[in-house]
Amino acid sequence: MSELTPISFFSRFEDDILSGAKTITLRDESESHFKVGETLSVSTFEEDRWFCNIKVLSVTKVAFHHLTEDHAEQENMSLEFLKSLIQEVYPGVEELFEIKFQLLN
Ligand SMILES: CC(=O)Nc1ccn([C@H]2C[C@H](O)[C@@H](CO)O2)c(=O)n1
Repeated sequence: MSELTPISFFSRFEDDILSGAKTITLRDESESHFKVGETLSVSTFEEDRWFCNIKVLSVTKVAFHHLTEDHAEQENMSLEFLKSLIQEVYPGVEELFEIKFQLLN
């Protein structure tokens, strides 16, 4: 049996992912290796607790200064909050990767 590729999310986003409210994540280059069609095993960052699998729909490069309300809507947060969150998680990083995903189970 093949192992699924792992990805983690902060546990505060678990409910949004499971409800389908959050359908993208923005990551830095170190997490840009995911392939379209690949199934990812999703765990919480804090506890490494599995909570769902997701399928990668697209991986698209996006500059921090090109983030829009459309990205924020798909993250289920305001653009202002999204930008401050990214600056907190990835200080000084301009090149981001939008990973669009579909909840599987
Ligand atoms: C280890 C690590 O970096 N984990 C991350 C990074 C990002 N996210 C979320 C936060 C925002 O919703 C988007 C944009 O960065 O992705 C995360 O849950 N865990």
